[in-house]
Order: sequence, then structure tokens, then C-alpha cells
Amino acid sequence: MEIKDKSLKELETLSQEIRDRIIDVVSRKGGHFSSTLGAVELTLGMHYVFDAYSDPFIFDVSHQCYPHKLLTGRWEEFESIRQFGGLSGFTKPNESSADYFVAGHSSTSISLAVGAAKAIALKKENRVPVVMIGDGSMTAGMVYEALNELGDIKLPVVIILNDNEMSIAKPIGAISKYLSKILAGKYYQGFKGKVDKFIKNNMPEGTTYIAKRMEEALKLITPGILFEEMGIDYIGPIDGHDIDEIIDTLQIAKAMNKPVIVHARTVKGKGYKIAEGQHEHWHGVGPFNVEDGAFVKKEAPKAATAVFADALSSLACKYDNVVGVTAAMPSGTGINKLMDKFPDRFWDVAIAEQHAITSMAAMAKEGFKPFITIYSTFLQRGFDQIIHDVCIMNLPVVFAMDRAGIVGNDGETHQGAFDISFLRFIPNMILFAPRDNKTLVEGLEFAYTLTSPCAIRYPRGAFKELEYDSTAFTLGKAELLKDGSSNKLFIGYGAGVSRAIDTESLHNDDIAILDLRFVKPIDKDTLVELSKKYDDWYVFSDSQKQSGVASAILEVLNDEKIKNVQVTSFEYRDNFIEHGDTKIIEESLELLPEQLVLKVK
Ligand SMILES: Cc1ncc(C[n+]2csc(CCOP(=O)(O)OP(=O)(O)O)c2C)c(N)n1
Ligand SMILES: CC(=O)[C@@H](O)[C@H](O)COP(=O)(O)O
Ligand SMILES: [Mg+2]
Repeated sequence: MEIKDKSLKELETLSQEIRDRIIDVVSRKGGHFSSTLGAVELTLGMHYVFDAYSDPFIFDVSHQCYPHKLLTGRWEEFESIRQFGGLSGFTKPNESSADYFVAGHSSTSISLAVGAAKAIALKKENRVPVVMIGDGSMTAGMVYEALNELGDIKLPVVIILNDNEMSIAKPIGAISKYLSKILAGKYYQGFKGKVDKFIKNNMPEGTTYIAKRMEEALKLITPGILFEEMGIDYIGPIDGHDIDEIIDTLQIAKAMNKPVIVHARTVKGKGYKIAEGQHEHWHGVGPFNVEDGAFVKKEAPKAATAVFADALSSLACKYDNVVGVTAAMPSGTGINKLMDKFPDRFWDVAIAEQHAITSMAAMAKEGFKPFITIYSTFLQRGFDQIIHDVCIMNLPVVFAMDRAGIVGNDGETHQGAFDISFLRFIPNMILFAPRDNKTLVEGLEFAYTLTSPCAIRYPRGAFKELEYDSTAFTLGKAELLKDGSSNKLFIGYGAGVSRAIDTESLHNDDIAILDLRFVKPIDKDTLVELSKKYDDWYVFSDSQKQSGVASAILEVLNDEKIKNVQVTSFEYRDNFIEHGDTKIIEESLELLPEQLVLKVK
């Protein structure tokens, strides 16, 4: 039966079935959990009032899209969510025509809706873009760039603001406070009841006229004055778990034929009691026991994130001028501990990567030593700020890039593949990488001493502990870990060093291993020296091949007119990398040591 033909009772039953399915599958497979549970009724409302195969359904970040997937023919396949070869955890048009866009990074939804609305108007079609965006995602600047235009051009777009008063962590900033203040007021429910009665008793059926009246009436009480002043109509707050109210409101919003924000209050984790409310650790989860909410514990070595956080904490204790920032990822980057310990020196600035970078540039100019702790993938947001505000000024900002390399189940939107490629060509930027926990700690101490911007990368999860001792970091100096008796040289960068070591251990030749340490400035002298002894080089790095580590080495060989060396890159090829367990992804890319050793042979 079509959703549109279902009674309220049937819709409520369906919402329970959706929740049961999400809880069952995510408790076994892991995935984004509390956001998606909180969006069940709103998603049902979208599907009841709009048509996912015609109206662009645009989910911001799209980590809350599981109910949408279940409603659009992916009930059985849902079992494979975020697994290699299975469904993506985000919307993906090549998975279903009901998925309008790929998303994974936040706050793109309203811009997409504006573009879609313009296209629809030009094509003279009768479709309406519908956005679902969370309160956390409303903190990013791009949202206001889009609203700025939307309020001016006034094309029909319905924006459902799914407000659970949570980002991943507690939401930050004045906009969040403003939204919370609205939510603290009364539901629009009581008022709406009166308007409904008025419409039923006085008006003929016919949405445009009704909507006009409704809209006028709403204007008298709207708490969403910020949006109203920008030219976007505001309805709310409504109860985001009351299907009846959601459907009524969305029907009105649709009929208004202009930009409208429907502000819905929801509970993150709704329907799974243990996760309900403001619990950060239920945002994205691994497998857990449904009965008691206990996570399935896996013995895991200390994550690089934790090593980083401890080392930064020591630096902050030692040096008063150390400051730091995260763009809405306090626990993900480990900086939450520092925010607790040094609340006036470490900040969460909300989903505002660009602002994080530029504001820290000014702190660096004022004599502070900022550490921008950020996932490699989210640093992409701040590309111009890195060049324009940090590097041209040659300011000693440290970019601490977590989640470098394959991140696993989040997939193509989140892989930390590109940072070396897009940072390497920026003048003044220093790029180096630790190979293990010890060199991560040493690398941070070294970063503190630099007077230029630098970027240091480390992986999701743990470094492999290596048996090689390390020497102190010296700017632009590589470290030869072992000489070899064959003509081969393995060059590793960052976590690529352990891959090189593992591959060497599987080879029957005795192969020299170099930890490149710096991809910029690169150790020209050492490379020239090594070219005299070894002429078959292999480059191991968890990063894109184009403009990557092997490219940097080839530039040296070319500049130094060294012709005898053959370089093979074991970096990522020119594709976006899918989702799945990291090891399985690496296997699919033929990057496991046992695969690489065959290539070398
Ligand atoms: C540009 C960018 N920065 C950071 C993130 C990480 N991130 C994913 S979801 C999220 C919180 C979003 O909060 P909200 O929109 O309120 O959704 P909720 O999870 O509360 O439903 C963050 C910070 C991201 N996806 N994109
Ligand atoms: C959707 C999003 O961007 C985050 O929730 C991300 O999935 C977190 O990734 P980690 O699990 O690596 O912190
Ligand atoms: Mg939220």
C-alpha cells in the first residue's frame, strides 16, 4: 500500500516497524543511530506529502536517511548498510532514484534546494525541493549563503528543520541558542488547532486560499523572526514525532508555494530509550546489545586520536600560548578533553571549518600557537582559508589532520585521501607525518617549534607499533630505517611506513626502507644519495596518487636529472573510494602487504 493511502494508525505502525528495523540492523552492523531514529516521523511526513521520485528530497549530511532508505525499496538490502558492496550510510543517487544527491558533509542541503528550485522554475515543472536539515548543520555559514539568496528569489522550497538540540556533541553558538529559545516556547499546536477549526468551518477545500490565511495568521505569532526577516516563512515549533501534525504542517508549507521553514522539535534517539536525549555516544555506533545498550567491546590498541590528545594536553600544560579548535568534532578529534581542562584556550566553534581556520590565523598573528584539530576530509572545506589567511601570512598554525587515509564505513565523502594533494603545492606549508605513536608525540613537539604553517596527518584507529627507534624530527629530513642489499627501496610516508615494513617482511629480498617524514620540504639530498644505491623505488602512502607522495619524489628526480630510478606508487588511484571495513577496502584497492609484495616481485 502506498504511504499516501495509509491511515494515521497505519502510519504509526509503520513508524514503529521502521524503528525496529533500524535498531535491529544497526545494533548488529553499526552505523549512524540516534539521528536517524529521531527523524522517522518527519521522513514519513515528507513521503506522505511529497513524492521522493519527483520532488528533490535533500537530506543534509544524510546520516539521518535510514528511514528514507527503508521507505524507498531498500528494506531487505538495509541489512548491508555501510558494508562493502552494500548500501551506503548516506544518500546516493546510483543506489536509488529517490536519493537526490550524495551527501556526507554538512550544510549543503539548502544550496542544493536553491539550485533545484531554479532549475524547476526554468523547466516550468511542478516539483518542490524538500530539505531535512538538523540544528547542528544550521551552524555552518553555507546555510546562510543559501538562505540569503532564497529569501530574495523566493522560489518554493520546504525546509524541515529537525531540531533535537544536538549536533554530534552539544550544539554551539548564538544560532543554537536562538533555536533553543524558540523551542523553549510553546508548541504551535494549540494555536494550530484553532486555525484548523476555523478553516474547516469557514473555508471551502482549496489549498492556496487556506494557506494564505494560515500564513497571515501565523505571521502574528511566529517566533522565527530571524528567518521571516530574511524573507523565509517560518512555521513552528511543531512536534516532530506527531505524524498528524507533521503532515498537516507540510501540506500547508507545500501549498504556500514559497520558501518556508518548518521547525520541528525532535528527540535524538527517539524510540530507543537508552539513546534518547543528548547522548553524544549514540550518534554513530558500533554493534551493541539491544537489551541493555552495552557496546560489543573489542580489544583495541590506543587510537592515534587519543595519543594526539594526550600529547597536545602535555604541550598545553607546558606552553601557555598553545590554543586549539575543533569544528563540531570535539570527541572525534579528542580535543574534548582539552576543552574541559583549558576551557578558555580550546574551543568548539560548531560546524565552521572556514571560520575555525581564519580565526586561528589571527590568534597565530597575536603570538599564540593554534592547533586546528580536524578530520582530513573536513579540512577540504577550508581550502581558501588555508591559502589566503594562513599561508600567505606564513603563520605558524598547526593543522592536525585526523582520519587521514581510509576511514572505512563512511565511504567516499569521508575518506582522508586528498590532504597531501591539496596542501603540497601551497607555498610556506610544511607537510610531515608520524609513522607510529612515538613519532606522533615527537611530531607534535616539533610542530610547536615551527614558525610556518604545518600539517601533520594520522589515521582513524591505531598506528601499528613499530620496532624501529626514531631520531628527533629535523625540518625536511627523512629517516632511513634500514639499508638493503637489493636494488629496491621502499619509501613510506605516515602510516604508509608500516605498510612498507610489512611488505618488506614478506619479500625474500633484503630491501632498504626510508621513512620520508616530510613530503614538503622533501629531503632532496637523501633521495639523491639513495638513487646512487637503489634504482627500483616503491612509495607507500595512504593518500591520493595524483599530486601525492610519489609525485613529490618524481619532481625531485626530474629536477635533479636523475634518470636511473624507476618509481612505483602504492597510493590511491584516481577514483572515489567506497565504504566498507577498512581492511576490505584496502584489499579491494590491492594495498594489503600480501598483495603489494606480489607486485614488487
Ligand atoms: C562539514 C562537516 N563538518 C563536520 C561534519 C561531522 N558531522 C556529521 S553530523 C554532525 C552533526 C550534525 O548535527 P545535526 O545537523 O543537528 O544532526 P543530528 O545528528 O543532530 O540529527 C557533524 C558535526 C560533517 N558531516 N560535515
Ligand atoms: C556523519 C559524520 O560526518 C560523522 O558522524 C562521521 O561519521 C563520524 O566519523 P567517525 O566515526 O570517524 O568519528
Ligand atoms: Mg541536531
